[in-house]
Amino acid sequence: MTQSNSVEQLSSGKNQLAKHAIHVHKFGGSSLATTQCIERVVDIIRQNCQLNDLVVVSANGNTTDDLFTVYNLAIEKSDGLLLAIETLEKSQSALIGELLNPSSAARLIDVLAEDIRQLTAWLTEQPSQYHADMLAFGELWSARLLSAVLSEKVCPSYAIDARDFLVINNDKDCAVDNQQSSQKFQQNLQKGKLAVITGYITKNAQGETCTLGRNGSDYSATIIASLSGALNVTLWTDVDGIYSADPRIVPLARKLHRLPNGVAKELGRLGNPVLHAKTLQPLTNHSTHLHVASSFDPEISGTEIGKFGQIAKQELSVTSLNDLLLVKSTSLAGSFGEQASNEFSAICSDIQQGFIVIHQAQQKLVSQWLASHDTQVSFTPVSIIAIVGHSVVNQGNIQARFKRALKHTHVLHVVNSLSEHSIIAVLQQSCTGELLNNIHYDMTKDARHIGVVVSGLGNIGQRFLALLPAQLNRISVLENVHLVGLVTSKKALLNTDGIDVNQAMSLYERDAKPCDNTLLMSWLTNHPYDELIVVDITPSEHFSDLYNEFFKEGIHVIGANKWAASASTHRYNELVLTAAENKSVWLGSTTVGAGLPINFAINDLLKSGDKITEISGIFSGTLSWLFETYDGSVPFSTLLLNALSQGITEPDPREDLSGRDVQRKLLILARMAGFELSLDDIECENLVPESLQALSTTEFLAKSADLDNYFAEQLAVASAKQACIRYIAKFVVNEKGQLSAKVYLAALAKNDPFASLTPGDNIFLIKSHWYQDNPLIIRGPGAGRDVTAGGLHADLVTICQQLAGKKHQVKIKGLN
Ligand SMILES: Nc1ncnc2c1ncn2[C@@H]1O[C@H](COP(=O)(O)OP(=O)(O)O)[C@@H](O)[C@H]1O
Ligand SMILES: N[C@@H](CC(=O)OP(=O)(O)O)C(=O)O
Repeated sequence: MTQSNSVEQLSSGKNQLAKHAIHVHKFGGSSLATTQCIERVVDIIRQNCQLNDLVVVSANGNTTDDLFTVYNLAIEKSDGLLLAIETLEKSQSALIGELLNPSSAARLIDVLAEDIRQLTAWLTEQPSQYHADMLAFGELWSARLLSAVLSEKVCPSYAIDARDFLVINNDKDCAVDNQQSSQKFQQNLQKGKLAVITGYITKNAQGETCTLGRNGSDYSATIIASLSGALNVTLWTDVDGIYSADPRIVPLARKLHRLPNGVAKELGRLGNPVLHAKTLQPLTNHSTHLHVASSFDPEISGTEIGKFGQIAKQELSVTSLNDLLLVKSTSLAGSFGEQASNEFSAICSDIQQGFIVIHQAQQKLVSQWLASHDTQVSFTPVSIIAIVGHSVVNQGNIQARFKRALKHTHVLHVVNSLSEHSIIAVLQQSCTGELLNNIHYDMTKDARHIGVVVSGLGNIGQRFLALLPAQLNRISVLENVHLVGLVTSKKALLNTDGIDVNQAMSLYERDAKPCDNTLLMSWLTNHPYDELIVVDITPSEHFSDLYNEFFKEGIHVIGANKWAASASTHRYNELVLTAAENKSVWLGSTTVGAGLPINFAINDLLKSGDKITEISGIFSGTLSWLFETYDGSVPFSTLLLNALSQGITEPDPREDLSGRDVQRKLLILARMAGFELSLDDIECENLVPESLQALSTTEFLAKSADLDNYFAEQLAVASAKQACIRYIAKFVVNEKGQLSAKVYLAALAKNDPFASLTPGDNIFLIKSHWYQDNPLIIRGPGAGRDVTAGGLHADLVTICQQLAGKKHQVKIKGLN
């Protein structure tokens, strides 16, 4: 892309966010570690930024660690100092050389050389005086390089040294002097250019360089968001979100799609590296959205931090910190302990027992502070492991589970945090990876949030919803199932925070908004659940067209809808393949026989190695009712109109009489039994004479007496042979494995199993190698709201059981 094109793109609004408010994008060191990483970042900016957005950067890769190393070598007056500085310079100039054209590269390398001279001078003369100044080079180099690359490849850009505007009024608390900073910030902005701002560094009121602490660039990003009134902050890192534990140590960590503000704050406070302890502070009075995403996989939706409802509040995390100190003294009991805890932002404290837990690096300061009050202070090296989640302190079951999980660990104290969002166990030994894994497993093994979207709110849909509250209460595998969507062909009620199952229909009536498939798909593709299930209770072919999209997104489908399962062979195979590739589960046991366990029977036979050779039966409740009832005493059409008035037939009874529905059901069963065929392979006897086929429904109903002679004749011929007439479906496989299938009106002996059903019932007869002479028969009601809704619930339980064993794939650069 040429520069002018890119600028045009950025300013003309072709990129995704061009029309939106200011967005702050913070790229962490891991996202800027190598040439390739930086190129990826440039792409993200090209795709997502507008010119008035703000980019905040950390030092490239481990540059800050390297600067710390260099500093320590200087303090130790080590011989390795100059070599270490040279290595640092080389890695920076390599990035410059690889990313920029020769003239810009030469310019930046000159500036770098000047910085290195300055750095060397500081480190060889008085390193401790310039500690923060020298650490600042990491961010400075990074911002300079990225803005130069952007200027060359995307749009005009410039680097801002945050020390030129960001003033903190207290070195220890890093509280921002908003008035000064905001004014200076505006003065530093240049119109028509994309600003790349250094994270991590600031200055104090005396004009001295200060840092915001390790991982402090996140805090810089939210300060800058607050100064600029940005509505969005994205923290781009190397992991696609915040996980329930450090995914490098806990492979089963779960992604937290939505993290309530208070919980995020607590996680940052307790050492989560993705969130600096103060990151959320500047956003308290703003409606800014904070989002964590992976620069290695920008398409994957990450973690959103904000205000959420009940579902997000149920998530638990486990976090740990080593290298802490338990400070104990009698004077730390009572209000003095409280004061100490505030002064040193203690990890936790107990003012009854008189202790606080602090970082080891704080020992000297704490000793000095306590010296005037105490003679008897003890410092014990400790670590912590904590359960973090919304208001966990108030949840007795979580407290109890945590204590049970810790029963083999030597715990000194268990403390509730003041925020109430964490329970902290203080340990004498270090917290090992094994302990973290074990506790995480015990605390989160049942956590899997499953969203359910119900599409189709007709008779059966409403019955399904009516049964839902009781099902959720009594079936343990449905514990974390949440109703999150109610969809009809015109409107939808979609709520990521969940829809109260006890008032589902009235909430739908009140709050549903117009919705088309595009809108629905965009909501469904960004859902925040571990799993999402769409329950399709529509008769709509149009809705079934979305199945492939659902499967591509890993969404599961329970379909009562017959369209997809009886689609063309090509389409059906495509759906099965897409579902398999994306680990989507597709169940449709109610497409045939409603709640009858015909699908279970077929699956069980196949699973156990049997081969099905024939399936036949009466698959239509309507046709079952009509022919079980029709004895010639009243004309067939009278019976048909009677059935129509009772709702036994479709509004246009020709849909039943055409045999198409039965043909589709036979196709579905044959596919379930492992055969590849299409609808056209099934011969279908249409019971509607051609002369009535093209009429409107009203015309057809008016002329329905034209059907009477045909059925009277068929019945008379059958009766003469002591037989009866039934509309049956049948496929048979011959010895060569060839399948023949048809649906038709048959004359059956009166003792045939199909001849004496309760009107409306279905019957399925299966022959297999094991059920050769005495076939397996399943019969019972094959339609109706209760049995169909029940069958859909059976599918829901089956899916949730299957999903219970599914493992998550942590997306982290370097791990996978
Ligand atoms: N609970 C957690 N969720 C996500 N990532 C975590 C968690 N705990 C630790 N990490 C690790 O934190 C790293 C990101 O932190 P950091 O190195 O500071 O990123 P950046 O350089 O982008 O600022 C990830 O690589 C991840 O492995
Ligand atoms: N470079 C600093 C500041 C920072 O925030 O880095 P990162 O975004 O890579 O965590 C550090 O390493 O602490």
